[in-house]
Amino acid sequence: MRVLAAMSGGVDSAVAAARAADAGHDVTGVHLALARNPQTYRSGARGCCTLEDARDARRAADVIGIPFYVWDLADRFHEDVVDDFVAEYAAGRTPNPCLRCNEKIKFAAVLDRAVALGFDAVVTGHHARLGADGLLRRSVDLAKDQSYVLAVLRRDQLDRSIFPLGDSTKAQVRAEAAERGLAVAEKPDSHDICFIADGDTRRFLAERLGEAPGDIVDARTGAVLGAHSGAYAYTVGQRRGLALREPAPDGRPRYVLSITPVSNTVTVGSAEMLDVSEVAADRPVWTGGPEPDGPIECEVQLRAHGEVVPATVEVAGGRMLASLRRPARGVAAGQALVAYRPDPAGDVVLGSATIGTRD
Ligand SMILES: Nc1ncnc2c1ncn2[C@@H]1O[C@H](COP(=O)(O)OP(=O)(O)OP(=O)(O)O)[C@@H](O)[C@H]1O
Repeated sequence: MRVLAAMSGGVDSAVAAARAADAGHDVTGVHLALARNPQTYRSGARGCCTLEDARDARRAADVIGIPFYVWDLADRFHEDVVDDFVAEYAAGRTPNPCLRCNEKIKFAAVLDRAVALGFDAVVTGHHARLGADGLLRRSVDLAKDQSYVLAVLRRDQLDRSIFPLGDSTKAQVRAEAAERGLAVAEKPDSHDICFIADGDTRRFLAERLGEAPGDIVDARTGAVLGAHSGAYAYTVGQRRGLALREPAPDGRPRYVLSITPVSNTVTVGSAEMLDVSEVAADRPVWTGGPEPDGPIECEVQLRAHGEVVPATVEVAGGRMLASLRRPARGVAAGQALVAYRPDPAGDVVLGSATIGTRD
């Protein structure tokens, strides 16, 4: 097959491209320039999208012996991922930009362009398994598993994707990179959000959304317990940094329960009030077989690296509904609800949907 390997400049995508070439594919490497000004993105070796990353990707392509290009998708990335990230926070939700980037950039804009150029598939260094059965499964390296952020992909997107790393641990990938003479073998993993240079999400949002003072209100009594300077700075489940003026009426710690943009309030309550047993999610995508026509038993994950909870899941009326067998805490609108079928050969992604409603 003619395949396009998305090369971030990191170790995973370098090994993924090399394995695709070993498997006999005709591989072309592409680095995506996602920053309008690459100098402002993470510097050093911590994330993607710096000029250094583009250079690392090019060097890896040279070692593997494949052609290499840089595609400038900065404007698309800003519109579809960065602007959406800011808008989602402004609307009181907690988005996952990696998931959005997979849905709109890597397996949409990039894949579309690749197909238009005559490529059959896109290869990435994501840690997930996608075998001949077409099912997306967790990586063998559960600590690195990225099936959660890939669960938004539709069948047609998965059918044109190749994830060569799913059967390897990160340690094996690094060792292989060293054996192959790839200079990125010891490059540190990327962390946090690639477009927030210093990792300070609050500051990033404050610069774009400005100050918007409002009340912090107790859910049970309605008492105003404090003030905030922008509701976007809070996340469901958050306890620290609330700086309440008044102690809660019962003297117990308070957690963020919800953010209401219309009234610009942050509502807080006790820990038990964070417990959720029913989760409704929009825009369902089902790829783990035919969409079920009734409730099914499976497991759900409600945030990246979050715990897995047994649940009954149903897709009805354009939504996915999950009844959890035990309550989950800190379920935030904007995150993905991902349904998995437990399987000894790697838990299978059944489907996903976005928690909470879009106004
Ligand atoms: N700027 C980019 N250009 C091309 N491909 C990219 C870029 N950023 C990410 N990717 C692709 O998406 C995959 C997952 O991205 P993620 O940011 O999670 O990388 P990672 O796990 O740190 O992997 P890597 O070690 O390859 O950077 C990468 O392995 C790569 O295939």
